[in-house]
Amino acid sequence: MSHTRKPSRSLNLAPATRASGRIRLPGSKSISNRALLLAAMCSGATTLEGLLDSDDTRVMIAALRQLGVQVDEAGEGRVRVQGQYPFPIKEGTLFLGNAGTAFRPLTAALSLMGGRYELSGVPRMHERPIGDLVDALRTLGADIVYLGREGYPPLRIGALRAMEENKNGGAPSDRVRVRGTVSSQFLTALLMAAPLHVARTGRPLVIEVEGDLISRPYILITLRLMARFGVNVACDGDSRFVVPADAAYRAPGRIAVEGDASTASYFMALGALGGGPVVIDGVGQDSIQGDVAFADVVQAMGATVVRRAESIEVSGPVVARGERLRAFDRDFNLIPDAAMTAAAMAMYADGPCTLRNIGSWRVKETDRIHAMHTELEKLGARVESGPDWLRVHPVTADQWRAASIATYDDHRMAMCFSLAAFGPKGVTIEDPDCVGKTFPGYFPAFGDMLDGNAGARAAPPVITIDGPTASGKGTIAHRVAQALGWSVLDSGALYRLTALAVQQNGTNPDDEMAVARVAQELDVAFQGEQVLLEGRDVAALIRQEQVGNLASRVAAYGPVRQALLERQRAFRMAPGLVADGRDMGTVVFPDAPLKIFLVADVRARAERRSKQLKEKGFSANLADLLESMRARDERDRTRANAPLVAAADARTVDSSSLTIDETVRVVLDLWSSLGFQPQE
Ligand SMILES: O=C(O)C1=C[C@@H](OP(=O)(O)O)[C@@H](O)[C@H](O)C1
Ligand SMILES: C=C(OP(=O)(O)O)C(=O)O
Repeated sequence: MSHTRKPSRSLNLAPATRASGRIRLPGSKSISNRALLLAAMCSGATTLEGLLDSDDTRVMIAALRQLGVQVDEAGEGRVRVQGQYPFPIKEGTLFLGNAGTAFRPLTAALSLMGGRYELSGVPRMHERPIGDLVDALRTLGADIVYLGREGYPPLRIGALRAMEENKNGGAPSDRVRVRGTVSSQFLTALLMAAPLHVARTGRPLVIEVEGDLISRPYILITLRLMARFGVNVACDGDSRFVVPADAAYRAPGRIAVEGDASTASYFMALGALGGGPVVIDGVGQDSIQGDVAFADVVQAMGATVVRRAESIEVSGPVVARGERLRAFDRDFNLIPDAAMTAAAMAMYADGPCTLRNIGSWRVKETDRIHAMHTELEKLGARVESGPDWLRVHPVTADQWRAASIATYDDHRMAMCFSLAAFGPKGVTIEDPDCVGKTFPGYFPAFGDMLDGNAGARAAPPVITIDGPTASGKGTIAHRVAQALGWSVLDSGALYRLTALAVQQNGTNPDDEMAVARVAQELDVAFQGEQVLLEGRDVAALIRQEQVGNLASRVAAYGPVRQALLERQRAFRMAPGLVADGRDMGTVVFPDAPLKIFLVADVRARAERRSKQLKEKGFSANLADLLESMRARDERDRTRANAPLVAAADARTVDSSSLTIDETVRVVLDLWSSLGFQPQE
């Protein structure tokens, strides 16, 4: 393992619309590292199943091996630890990366076991406080020296002082106080190492917590696991713990590690933002991890959550279509890790979201309040923050900015900001490999969930242009397609062709099923400017006003729309398609990365149509056109089946006072702002 990880590449995530699927979570980091250390400190062998394989567990395993503990990996998360207390190797220099769950508990265990060690980590680990734990351990006779800044790693651990040398008058301390306000890991570390102390004293050890204990559910994980290894701690609320005089770890034989509940939060968010259902296997209502409570957060935000013993299923709105989550104002002290996921989800809420009591964020992998604040702003969010709180204002469709997100070597920053893919611009994640701290396979797993989007990325891109009659859709679509070298679908032509065929073969236009059959059997081909119906060019004929009016009538028939749906989708071909019509963005290509809703006022449109008809040699009366256009607008807007509406994620472009060139430019600029690479 290298001690300094060089920031890798960056990862571009295209805009995503829907997420669904199933994930088996990697093992819990908190449980894995506790179980490894407890298994190492007991007598006998323990088989751990479902152990997390990530940077944080790698540093723990490497350290234990360095200390002479036998750790055998059988693959697929199965690890056998041959417990050995005290550890056979009494000297060493251990590198513990940025793993709080390795650094703090190993500091306690090694300083109460006897031996001389140096413990260090990545530069950020040397900025994460450990003074409260060191103070507590010193009262128990530990010899710990700061090698750098007072109160922070790196540390030198010296030989444990003999009991009679103890500061408090010779007697070994039976009582220790530890501050709980900076990190619960200090208390966890003391609790796990306590049996080493009572083995020396032969008397119970009382641990008292000073100040309000933060991140309390992690203490529960510690106590539950200690109990599995045969040590039952009596507690008095969360301020006083008594480790019995006979406390000694015994190998439980086998421990199944649950999936990681903090990792589950990203997938809960996916279900809540991308429709779902997302089924998360590995944690459920039987979990011992506090972060499962994130299910309550997504539920309060409007998601539907199904809780099972060992799985959670989340469905929710589709935010890419403009649907919103409910805003929150919450205390996140109990779930500081999953809380970051809520901060990212806040971008899609219906009001400002406030996260309170998250002061511990300042001393984690990075200053997470600062990092979240800075990076959310890059995406266009308005953010406020204070010493222990953060407020995120939702990002409206027009505020979103394409951004490259710095991740500060913080796995959770990278995972949280992947959720920005549900915005209209996509997002770039810098140094995505930092997710290796807890979930090296995060991004492939994330990508697998994006059904619609994965499909959209694999399929050629589509720009949809919907809007009322004569808004210039056809012309703009052709010009945009030409500029991009793409093909074009004039979906209106299919309805006009249906109408023309109905007219020509005498089908009753009021008989929906008969008209649908005509649509289904339509023998059409588009060749350049030519539109061939049964081999005859009818391009001019289908532009006639009566054909248009009949087209509008038959287009309101559900069975007709259904008959033409797959025919329209078949036009999606590489390198791309510009599709114009009325329901291209809402029904036919809902996953299109760019949806335009092209409007113009009715007079401008009537004038354009009159000019168009005259150029083609047809007579045209402006007043009549205006009237029929108004009637048609009304019909289109109010019809029961596929009424003319803009997709929630469409961009409205008003062309009333724009030239054709200007309108084309607007569309092309919107396309290039999405940052898509040209397809092969
Ligand atoms: O004990 C644990 O496993 C953890 C405790 C929490 O830290 P704090 O107690 O420092 O908040 C949490 O953020 C961390 O990821 C894991
Ligand atoms: C705070 C975290 O890690 P650590 O275990 O290093 O404290 C975390 O995973 O979010």
